[in-house]
Amino acid sequence: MTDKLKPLREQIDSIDAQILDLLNRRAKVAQEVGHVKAETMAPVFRPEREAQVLRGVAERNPGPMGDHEVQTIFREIMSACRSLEKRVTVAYLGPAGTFSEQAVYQQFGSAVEGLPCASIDEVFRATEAGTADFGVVPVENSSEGAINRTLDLMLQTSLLISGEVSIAVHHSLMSKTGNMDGVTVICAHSQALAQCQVWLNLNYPNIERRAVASNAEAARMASKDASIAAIASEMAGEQYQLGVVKAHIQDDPHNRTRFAIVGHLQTNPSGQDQTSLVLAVPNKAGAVYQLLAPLAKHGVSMTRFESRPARIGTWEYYFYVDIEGHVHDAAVARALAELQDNAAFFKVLGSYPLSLT
Ligand SMILES: C=C(O[C@@H]1C=C(C(=O)O)C=C[C@H]1O)C(=O)O
Repeated sequence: MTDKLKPLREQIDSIDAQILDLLNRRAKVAQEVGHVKAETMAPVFRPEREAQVLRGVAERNPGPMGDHEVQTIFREIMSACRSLEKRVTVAYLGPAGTFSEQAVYQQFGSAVEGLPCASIDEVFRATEAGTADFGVVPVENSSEGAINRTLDLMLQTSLLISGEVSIAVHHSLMSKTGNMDGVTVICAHSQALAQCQVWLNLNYPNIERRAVASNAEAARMASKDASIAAIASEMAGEQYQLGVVKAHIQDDPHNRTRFAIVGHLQTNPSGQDQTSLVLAVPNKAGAVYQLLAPLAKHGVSMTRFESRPARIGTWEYYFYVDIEGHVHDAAVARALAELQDNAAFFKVLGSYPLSLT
């Protein structure tokens, strides 16, 4: 057995030496890129370029490694290379251990400075003020719908969306002891309580449910008090050394949350992009139909249409619309120019690469 392993391990050692050499050669080139960018004050993080690199490695991947695994490794390689240019700071809805933090790492890799914030408002403020280079905010959940606070803040902010990330959201019920003995209250963010309500009604109909600022905060509270159980990610549970009472209790097994990356950056086309808009129309018959007609005319596909009541009385609703393509694509530019003519309110939230998942 050891005789057979020895030459194979020698092969791995020799390949590792080559990988290490190649990684450092790549890192040196990235450092040079950093110097060129510094001279021209160009942005360090280029989401369209990173998206192209990740799509490229998956397309060229001969296996046996899976495309997702190859992309995960290259995401980390780029993160490490980028951090030699500058370590990017990213604000997110904290504390550490939230799905928002997971979204930060999924987009930027682990060589990033996370800045946990107490609210979605603070994520926008920190990014607008330049305390963080980017912010990561939840946009919608597959079972609960839009995150209204994010949509409202998108309307006012000067920031642009430069990317999106989708995360599988699995909730677990956890406590200090790993069982429910003596537990009198279950704490979680209101969204998580809503996403687990059928399971909770069936299994713990008589235990009080309490909404708190975040699931991670619930986990922190449970770690201090045996009468509190928390619903949170297992990542948050591990951080606060909680025992799992029951894993994956969310009502929808395919539960996902989509996050937007916001910042000051105007992202260039990557070849597979999406554009987010906010629109409003005068309150008259057929206005929404007329508003969207230019999209069909120029062959631009709409992938999302969401409405929010306007709270200023001038128009009835704001429409949050996602379309395929980048504002620099000719067809998109023509459609938007016409669309803007018919709109009572028109704002481009950003064009950015389609997320990988
Ligand atoms: C090296 C660059 O800077 C960053 C790092 C990248 C990489 O390691 O491949 C790609 C894009 C940028 O976010 C670049 O812009 O090419």
